Order: sequence, then C-alpha cells, then structure tokens
Amino acid sequence: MDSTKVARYIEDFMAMVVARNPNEPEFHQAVHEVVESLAPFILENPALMKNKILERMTEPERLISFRVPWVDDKGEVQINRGYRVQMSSAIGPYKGGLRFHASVNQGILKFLAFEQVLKNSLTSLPMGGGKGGSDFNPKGKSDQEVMRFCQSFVTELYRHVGPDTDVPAGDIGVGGREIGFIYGQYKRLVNAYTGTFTGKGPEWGGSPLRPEATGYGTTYFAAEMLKTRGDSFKGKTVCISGSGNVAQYAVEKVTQMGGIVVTLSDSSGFIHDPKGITPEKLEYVMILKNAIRGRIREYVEKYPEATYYEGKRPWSIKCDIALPCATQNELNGEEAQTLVNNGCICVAEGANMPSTPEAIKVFLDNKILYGPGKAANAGGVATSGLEMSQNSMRMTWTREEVDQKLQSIMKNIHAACVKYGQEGDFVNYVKGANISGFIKVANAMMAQGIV
Ligand SMILES: NC(=O)C1=CN([C@@H]2O[C@H](COP(=O)(O)OP(=O)(O)OC[C@H]3O[C@@H](n4cnc5c(N)ncnc54)[C@H](OP(=O)(O)O)[C@@H]3O)[C@@H](O)[C@H]2O)C=CC1
Ligand SMILES: O=C(O)CCC(=O)C(=O)O
Repeated sequence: MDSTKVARYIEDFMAMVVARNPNEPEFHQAVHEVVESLAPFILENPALMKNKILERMTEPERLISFRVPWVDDKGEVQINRGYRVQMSSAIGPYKGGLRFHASVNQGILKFLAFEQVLKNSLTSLPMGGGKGGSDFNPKGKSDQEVMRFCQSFVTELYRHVGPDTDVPAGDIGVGGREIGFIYGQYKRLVNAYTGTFTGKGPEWGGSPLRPEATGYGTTYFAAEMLKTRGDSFKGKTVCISGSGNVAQYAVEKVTQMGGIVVTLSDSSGFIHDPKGITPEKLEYVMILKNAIRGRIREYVEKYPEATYYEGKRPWSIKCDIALPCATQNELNGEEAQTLVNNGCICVAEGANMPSTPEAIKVFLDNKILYGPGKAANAGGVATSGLEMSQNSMRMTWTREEVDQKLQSIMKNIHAACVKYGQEGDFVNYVKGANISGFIKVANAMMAQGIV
C-alpha cells in the first residue's frame, strides 16, 4: 500500500473529525489511533470507502444530554449535566458504562463510546457500544446525596434505555452502590424487573464475577501475551495504577498468578510497597476504598514499610509488568521510556486509553508486549454480556462457569489480535484489536444499509 496515500487518507479523515467535533481532544485521540490502524485496510476495500463506514462509526447514532437537579444535605439545589452517547447498535443493543466524575464532558464520553464499539465487538458477544455519565463528583458526598443524585439521573435516563435498547453499567465513580440506587429508581419508573443495567448485586440479578471481571480479564490477557514469549507472571514485579474496582481485582489475580504487585495510586499520589501488596493488605485497600472511601496515602499509616509519593504516578518504579488501571492519558511518552529503560516487558491496559500516543509509540518501537485497553480490559463488558444472558434466561451461572467463559473470551480476543496484528515475529496488538473489532461492525453495517 502506497504510504503517501495512507498518510493523506489519515490526514483528511482526521481533519473532518476535528472539524465536526471541535474541542474534543480525547475523541480525536481515540479516533486517530483507530484510523492509523485501519487506513490501509479501508483503502484496500472500496466498499468500506463507498459506504462511508468509518465516517458513520465516528458519528454517534444518538447523543442525549440532560439536566440532573438534586438537593444536597444542606437543602441546597445542585444541578449537574447527564449524558448518554449511543454510538452504535450495529451488532446489538448499546452497551457501556456510566462515569460519574467532575471531568466528564461530551468529548470524553464520545471517546469512551467509540472505544466501546470496537471492544464489545472483540468480545464476540452481541453488544453495540455506548457510554454515559455525569460531571457529578461522588467524592465527599453522603450516601443520601449519592442516592438522590442517582434517582434524579435515571429519572431522565430511563426513557432512553431498556434490556433490548441500551444496557448501561458502571465505570469511574459508579460501582455497586450507584448501580443499586439507579436500578431501584428505574424499576419503580418502568414497573418491570429487567436486565437493563449490569453490575447489579448478586442477590438481585448480578452475575457472579462481574465486579472482578475487568481486573481479572486484564490479567488473563497479559498472561496470554506473556505466554507468546514463553513467560508468565510468576516472580514478576508488577506496577499497577489506580486503586478502584479494576486495580483492586488486578492485584488479586496477579498475586494469585505468582506476581508481586508493588504500587497502587489515586488522583493524589501513589504508594510503593517493595514487599508486595499481599492478600491481607489488599483486603485493607478494599475496605479503605470501597467502605471508608479514603485516600491511598492512608496505606502507609497501616503499612509503614511502604512509601507514599504525593502528586506522582507510579511509572518510575522498576517493574517487569505495568498495568495502568486508573484513567485516560495517565502514562506519557517519558514515563513509557522510563518503564522500558527499567526493563518492563509487558504493559496491559485495565483503564481506557491510559497511554498517550507518545507512550504507545515507545512501546511499539521497543517491541514490548503492549495490550491496548479495548482488548485487555474487555473482560468487564464481556461479563456484563454474560449477565445480560443470565437475566434473559432468568438463571444464574456459578462463579466457576463465569470464570471459565471469561478466560475463554480473553483467550479468543488475544487470538484475534494475533491474527490481525502479526508483523513478522512481532504482534502489534493495537492494529490487531482495531482491525478485528472493526470488521464485525463494518460487515453488520454493510448488511443493514445506509442507516
Ligand atoms: N469498571 C469496569 O468494569 C471497567 C473500567 N474500565 C476503565 O478502568 C479505569 C478505572 O475504572 P474503575 O476502576 O471502574 O473506576 P473506580 O472509580 O473504581 O476507580 C478509579 C481509580 O482511578 C483513579 N483516578 C481517577 N481519575 C484519575 C486521575 N485523573 N488521575 C489519577 N487517578 C485517577 C481514582 O482515584 P481517585 O479516587 O482519586 O479519583 C481511582 O483510584 C477507567 O479508565 C475505566 O474507564 C474499563 C473497563 C471496564
Ligand atoms: O460492563 C459494561 O457494560 C461497561 C464496561 C465499560 O464501561 C468499559 O468496558 O469501559
């Protein structure tokens, strides 16, 4: 393929995306990465060009934005903005999480929804892609305030979702507590018990292993990547960022597989525990983060052998494997170079788009094992898909059954990445994930006409 032609296609396509979606840098970044992978493939397939498949995929089918008024504990009226981006229903109902974080805006949710379309396709389950949330910041809010906010949020959202229409779940700032409040109010509004949300509690329709699934899945994916080089987690030093849902269960699974996790972080700083975060220490982190809702710095008060670094990220710590599990753009080019210089051989993304384009270039140039989020963290939404199946069948699989299905899905995603990403003796998992995720959605769109 003529490289000038490819470069011009990417440039023209991105100029169009930027012009149509001004002031949305995260969305531009996510689309650019995908277009770079897909350009040669699309140029070789005139039908994809003629039917403007990628042009349509980068335009949400529907974008809903709404007012979320609620009353705080002081009796003051607060107003937030709620969103749902329904990106693609080509292969199934819209599916993707809800994020509650002060930084949420339309552009961030569009990047997440776009990534979700390809990720959900990779799982091989029939799920379209969407994402939603609000600029509501749950930090420091009482349970009552969070409940009132969630009830107001879903009092508008409920019109746009349904078990065969759009099935939201959790993401940053939305865990079991929030899904509970949202589902309770939703059920009241529609007067029906349906599988419209996933991440529900185990007693009321949730799938076994959904809380664990993203962190476990990322670890399973990394293990598959390591296997291609005859390696494993055994005895490896692992740096993990974040300390929320994904990070916690990544620590658990890595430790079970014989790795030693030495870092965790939050938006204030990171802790380094050279002796490793043992199951007992992880139990404390789970209480600290999920019940007390404290800060990661408190870890060093309980475990003085660890050190806390205020305002810093964990990537300067020497490790064999890095699992970024916090948020987008949390690992830049310089930090990627430090990881590589320190001997890191594998990066698997539990978070969505945690590595900047410069960081990704460092990983690919140095040919380390690099698993992008849309492949490596797909275990969460895949298990949500399994929750949807269980809800439809009105039955519950065992934890072991779900774990087996999750492992098999992660293996299949890995195999698909290898199939489309093999470049000589190197696997470019970015290219593999993007092309493999794209093909199924593109074929469905071609079959369904210009819609
Ligand atoms: N939950 C899931 O099933 C899935 C999640 N993901 C992705 O994984 C990542 C983590 O999600 P999840 O664990 O569910 O979310 P949680 O809300 O449970 O945890 C988020 C963690 O990331 C930290 N964090 C958030 N924003 C920043 C920031 N700007 N800088 C540094 N740290 C930050 C938080 O720290 P603090 O408390 O200080 O904000 C917290 O430790 C996200 O990228 C999400 O999109 C991907 C697939 C599925
Ligand atoms: O489980 C889900 O539906 C959503 C998971 C999610 O938000 C993600 O994969 O980023």
